[in-house]
This record gives sequence, C-alpha cells and structure tokens, in this order.
Amino acid sequence: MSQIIDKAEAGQNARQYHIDVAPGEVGTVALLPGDPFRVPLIAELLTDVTDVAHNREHRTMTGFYKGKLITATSTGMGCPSTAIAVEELARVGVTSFIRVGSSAGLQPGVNPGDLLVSEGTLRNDGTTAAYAHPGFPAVPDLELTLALRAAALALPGAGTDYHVLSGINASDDAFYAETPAWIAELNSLGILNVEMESSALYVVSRLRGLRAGMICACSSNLVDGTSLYDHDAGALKRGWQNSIIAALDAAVALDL
Ligand SMILES: O=P(O)(O)O[C@H]1O[C@H](CO)[C@@H](O)[C@H]1O
Ligand SMILES: O=c1cc[nH]c(=O)[nH]1
Repeated sequence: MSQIIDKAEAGQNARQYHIDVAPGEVGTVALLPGDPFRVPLIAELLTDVTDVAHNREHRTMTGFYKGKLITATSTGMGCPSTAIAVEELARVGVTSFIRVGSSAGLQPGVNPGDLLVSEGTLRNDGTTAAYAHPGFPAVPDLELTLALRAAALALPGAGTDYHVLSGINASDDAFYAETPAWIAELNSLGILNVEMESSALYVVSRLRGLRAGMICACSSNLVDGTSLYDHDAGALKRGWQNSIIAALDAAVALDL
C-alpha cells in the first residue's frame, strides 16, 4: 500500500492538472466568476492583460488594476470544480479569493442587478461534506466582506440605480431540484439569495488558511415573480460589471 498517493503533497510547485497554471503565472488575489466567458469581462477593466490558460471550464487571465496584479479564473458551475480551482490556485500562489457571481434573490424586492454581499452560506452541497463536519460554518473572511460592502456602497449607482444588500446565502448543488417547497423554506429562514459555489469556496479557503469573500449580481428572483427566463439581461450584465469593480476596489483597498 506504499504506492497510495497523498493528494495533499501531489502537484505542489508544478503546473496544475485542471487549471493549467504554473507558479509565477498568477498574483496573490483571484476574482472567481463561474462562467469562463466572464473572465474577459473582468480583463476589460485591467491593463497589461495576459491570457494565461484555458482548460476545461477554467479560464485564467491576469492584468493590473490601480497598480495591483489581479488574476481572474472561472470556477465552472458548482462546488466540485470550485474546490478544484481554489486548491490549484492556492498551489500556484493565490492567497485571497473573491467570487463575483450571479445569484437568485430569495426575498421580495431583491431585483436583477442588485449587488449581494455574502455574510455566510448554508451548505446544501456534497463537496464540502468531504472536507468538514456538517456543522462547520461556511463563512467568508470578515475584513474582506466589510471591504466588499464598503466598495459596493461607494459605487456611483449604489442606492439609486440598484440596491447593495448583505446577508446569508445558500449554495445548492442542483439548480433544477430547487422545488417550490425548498425555495419557500430558504425564504422563511431569511436567506437572501442562492448560488452554487460559495460553500466550497469558504470551506476550502478556511481549511487551507486562505481568505475568501463573495459579491454577486442578482440574476432573478425566485419568490416575487421576476422570472429567471425573461428578465432584463442588461440589468444582470450591469450588476456583473458593478460587482467586479467593487471586488477590484476591495482587493486594492486591502492590498490582497
Ligand atoms: O453566474 P455564476 O457565477 O456561474 O453563478 C450562478 O450561475 C450558475 C447557475 O445558473 C451557478 O454557477 C450559479 O452559482
Ligand atoms: O444562481 C442560481 C443558483 C441556483 N438557483 C438559481 O435559481 N439561481
């Protein structure tokens, strides 16, 4: 049995198997959208952009924002590929992660384009069960969370064109298994919004001594009739851009 591999040791200081990134190719802070097609949207706000890698769902670009080297890597959808992205980015030098995602509102009045800062996640996923006891909290870094909220509130349209809200979100594994009963339960618990990656992001980051936070743009609302399928896509895109700017400003403010 001496040939059994120890994955905690394997692949350190090497080009990473899934993200195809090597040490020296990225900075210390990474923005994490789910969608690889949103990585260039982040790069539009950077200078001296480098297209580092694109393997499977993980696209990585780097560039500078206000003098700071920023990395953007897509996680793909869900906790399994997010855990892989965080583990592998940490192996090549990233120490802070900011998820910039889309997320559905679970309370009335959360509108497409609103910015949602996460204070913690209900772990309705399978991946983190492999990492930690079910009672282990999935929580972001406090200082980073406060910096994200401050940066979002400082944006020109905040409070006029869109709301900046913060609260607990849920991470679900199964987008199409969210029944009306489950949505109603999350709503009655006061959960603000639901997405699919923060559970893994927070638990893996805590266990590995990394910092993580999340700011999402609301894509739709599951309780007030703002349908996922017919909403104004422009509001979501503006929300993504605003969340990305807030994340970049927080990364600079904390010198992550
Ligand atoms: O737009 P992203 O960041 O992928 O986030 C949300 O969108 C996907 C579901 O449509 C899930 O990944 C969910 O978390
Ligand atoms: O973004 C998300 C994630 C889960 N479920 C949704 O309806 N939207």
